[in-house]
Amino acid sequence: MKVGVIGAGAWGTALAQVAASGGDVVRLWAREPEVVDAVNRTRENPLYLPRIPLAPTIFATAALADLADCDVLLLVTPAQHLRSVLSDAPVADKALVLCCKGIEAGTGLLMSETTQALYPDTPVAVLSGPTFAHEVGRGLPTAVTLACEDRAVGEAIAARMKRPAFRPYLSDDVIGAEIGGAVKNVIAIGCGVAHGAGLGLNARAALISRGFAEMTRFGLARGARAETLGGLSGLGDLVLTCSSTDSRNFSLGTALGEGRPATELLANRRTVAEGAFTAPVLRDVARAAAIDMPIVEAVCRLLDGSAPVAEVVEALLARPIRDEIVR
Ligand SMILES: NC(=O)c1ccc[n+]([C@@H]2O[C@H](COP(=O)([O-])OP(=O)(O)OC[C@H]3O[C@@H](n4cnc5c(N)ncnc54)[C@H](O)[C@@H]3O)[C@@H](O)[C@H]2O)c1
Ligand SMILES: O=P(O)(O)OC[C@H](O)CO
Repeated sequence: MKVGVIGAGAWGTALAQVAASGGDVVRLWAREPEVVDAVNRTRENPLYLPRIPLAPTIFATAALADLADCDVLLLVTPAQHLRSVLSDAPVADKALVLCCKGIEAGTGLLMSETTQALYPDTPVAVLSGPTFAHEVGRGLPTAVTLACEDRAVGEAIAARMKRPAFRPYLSDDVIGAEIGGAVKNVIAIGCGVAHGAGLGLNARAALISRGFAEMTRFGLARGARAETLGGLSGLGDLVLTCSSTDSRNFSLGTALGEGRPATELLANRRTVAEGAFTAPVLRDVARAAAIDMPIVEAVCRLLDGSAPVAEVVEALLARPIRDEIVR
């Protein structure tokens, strides 16, 4: 029994380490030959997860076909590349665990929907939650949501992934788990902006709370359950990502808030800040469904450079007074 991990960025590498720490042999697909070489030769991924010693049972490869003998595949590419990588992956007879957080540009599909469009008969689970890769890689205590519509498949994957310091909680709300992970990245950019612009901690707390209201509104409209959005993959991840410069999304927002242009910040990035890609597609899907998401709209204006920080903040504060709870 082998676990296949597709994507050897920070999170794929950390999850490979989790799987290997339980005794599984792991095949780790990396896009970059230098990552394959470094993992196999030095037992480290210096490009994406430096200074974390990797288990000897993690074998990196540049060939997706080498994952054909795995019984579980963890998909850990950036969301916008999931479709192309998955199209080439040896998926037959395997359970798929989606670990990326985002909404597909062009289609507006969640990752499970993209996957089911490609492989309608394959069981799909979502693993999501407050999980900085460098902490998981170091074995620090972490809890996640493991969502799967098929209870037996979900239980089998959770049993396979659980470790003394890595604790999955089961759910059957796949869409809810995905929406939390996608929306929180956009709100984290907004919180970073508040940090970078020196707007204070009151503003950050307001953005987290009102951002959660937007996540809930969007999620409920798409059929997610409120308790999922209030769980690890929603509120839990929102709080983590909105509170730390360890977050790439929060850091991107911080630089925006300091006045640096998005084009400069996003050009030639090696690591992914998913919120920058999710924001415009989330805005468009929300608009089409008449779901009010003013913070998401504001983040989009900062990312596309159509308004400076001061104008966006003023517009948010000048919105008409309304009830706090509006479904
Ligand atoms: N890093 C974390 O702490 C963390 C935690 C939970 C979830 N995630 C999610 O996991 C996903 C992967 O993020 P990460 O942090 O591992 O990435 P990363 O930022 O560490 O690395 C970027 C990754 O993108 C890959 N990539 C770049 N261009 C590509 C292409 N054309 N096709 C396929 N892959 C390409 C690179 O090979 C690399 O694996 C994201 O959706 C992210 O939100 C990350
Ligand atoms: O660094 P970020 O902002 O991509 O966040 C990483 C994880 O999603 C936190 O759970």
